[in-house]
Amino acid sequence: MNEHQRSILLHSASRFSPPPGVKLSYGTAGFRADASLLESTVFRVGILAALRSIQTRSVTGLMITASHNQESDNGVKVADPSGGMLSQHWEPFADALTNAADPNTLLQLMDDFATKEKISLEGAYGGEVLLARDTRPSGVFLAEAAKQGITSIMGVSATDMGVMTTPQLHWMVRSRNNGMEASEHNYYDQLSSSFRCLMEYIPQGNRNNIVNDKLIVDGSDGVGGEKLEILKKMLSDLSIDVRNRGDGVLNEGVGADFVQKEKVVPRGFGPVDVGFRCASLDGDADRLVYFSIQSNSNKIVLVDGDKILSLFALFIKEQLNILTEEENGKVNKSYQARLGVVQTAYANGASTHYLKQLGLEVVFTPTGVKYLHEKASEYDIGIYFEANGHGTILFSESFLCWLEGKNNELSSTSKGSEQPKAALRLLAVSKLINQAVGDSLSGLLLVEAILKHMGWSMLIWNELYHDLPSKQLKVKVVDRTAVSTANAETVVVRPVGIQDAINAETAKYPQGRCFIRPSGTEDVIRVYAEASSQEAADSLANSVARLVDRFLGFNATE
Ligand SMILES: CC(=O)N[C@H]1[C@@H](OP(=O)(O)O)O[C@H](CO)[C@@H](O)[C@@H]1O
Ligand SMILES: [Mg+2]
Repeated sequence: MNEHQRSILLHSASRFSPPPGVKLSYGTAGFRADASLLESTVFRVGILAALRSIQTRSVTGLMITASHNQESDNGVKVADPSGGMLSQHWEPFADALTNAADPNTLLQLMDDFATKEKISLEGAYGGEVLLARDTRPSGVFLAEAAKQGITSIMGVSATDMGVMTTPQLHWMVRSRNNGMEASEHNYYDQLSSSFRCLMEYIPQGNRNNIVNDKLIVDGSDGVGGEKLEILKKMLSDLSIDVRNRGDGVLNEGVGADFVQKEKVVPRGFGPVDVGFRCASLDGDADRLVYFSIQSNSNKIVLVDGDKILSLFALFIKEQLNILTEEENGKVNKSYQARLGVVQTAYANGASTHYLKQLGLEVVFTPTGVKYLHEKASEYDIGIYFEANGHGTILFSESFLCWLEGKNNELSSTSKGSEQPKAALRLLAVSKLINQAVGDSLSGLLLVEAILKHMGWSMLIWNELYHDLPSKQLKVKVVDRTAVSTANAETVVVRPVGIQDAINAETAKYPQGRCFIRPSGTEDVIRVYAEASSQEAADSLANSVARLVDRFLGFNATE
């Protein structure tokens, strides 16, 4: 890098020193920590996002959020030009950059990386980074640090989008790089118009048969609630009551993570809401779960990411079947769309069984949306969801191109029949559902549209299959990196012996399934168990947690 660039960087980096003794790692969700520890990290991630913009000659994104974590935490992650997560081969550089002890080490790292990755630091290319944050108060000073980092790279500008949901920022990055308009208004416009299109093609018989049709949404006291308020004004076919819009403490007793893990009624909901369809977003609105409240109790019936996935898969398959149905007595063989479903080991076994029964191809990846997203993108239509409610549907360019053509052809030859409607519905889904990342707002609109299309209440939806009882536990160990896994995290390969012990324990339980893995976001080993009754699932999880403690705990004996 030239002297001018060097002096700019040395000057700005000297104002953001990393806190001593803190080592951070770019995990599945970027960097996360107590907000007070993050200023220098966010500054440096600003530099990284700028370098990525220069290298790819595209717009990149920087999001400041700690999602469902407590309000005092914060975090930072980068959106790649595709709108997806930062390319995995940049993660080690992110780690090295944030942990560099002083400005000179930082510059050396940048020099080495820029040479290796052929990134020009001469300011010739005008890069741009879109910057956004969630509603955490600490986001304000962290966004300043990010701007300083971005603009300390010559030729790169920071465009502050203000408070956004994580998926909105990813959507904007993707849209900008596709040469489309990418304002917040454009986002709402795309979602609401594609939703209206789906409503227009609802089968006649199902139009008015849902009673009590109000949806109540828990906004987790984060950014999602206020954004949904704006969106809902653009929709006439939906009655939505948004609660927890930001008056209470973010994520405290509210939100998708709380509802999914605790399975109890979130704050702001009560007995008067029994019988209504309810949904919960997480703090940065990239997760969505549905639930209903059981009468006379604070328990909920959870409709999780697996069931949202199943609803989407069923609908997409139905539309594809219509499109490829017999035409004039012969099967339409013009295009065999590859439809794939991607899950993780946390998917309830009953959901996997259901999806396979539908004849769908189901594949597994390790935990973390970057893995699911990557796998889903290999299909013409790839649907992925984590059980916790993060997921989306990806459409390949070639399939969309075929669909456009088919739509044009059908609109002249088969007017009024179901086939052109199926093509239009699929095109609308591809515009409604966020192609960059899982998005609770677009996911919610698609769930609502499909329920209306099917003429289903939430009760009917929930009956698609019955979840197997499951239990999740976390165990603190001396060193969680001592555990390594294979086969999409379903088998432990290290430490030797523990998998045999888990197998022996699991075999004692009818329909038993159990796995352990090191968390990518917390310093724990997670245990997941499933069995034919809740008692059995609890007992299996507890036994395996004891095994983890015996092999890896603070008093490990083996
Ligand atoms: C069991 C579970 O819910 N794990 C979550 C959690 O990852 P862990 O690696 O399990 O800590 O946070 C990730 C990021 O939000 C999310 O992708 C993942 O599903
Ligand atoms: Mg989130």
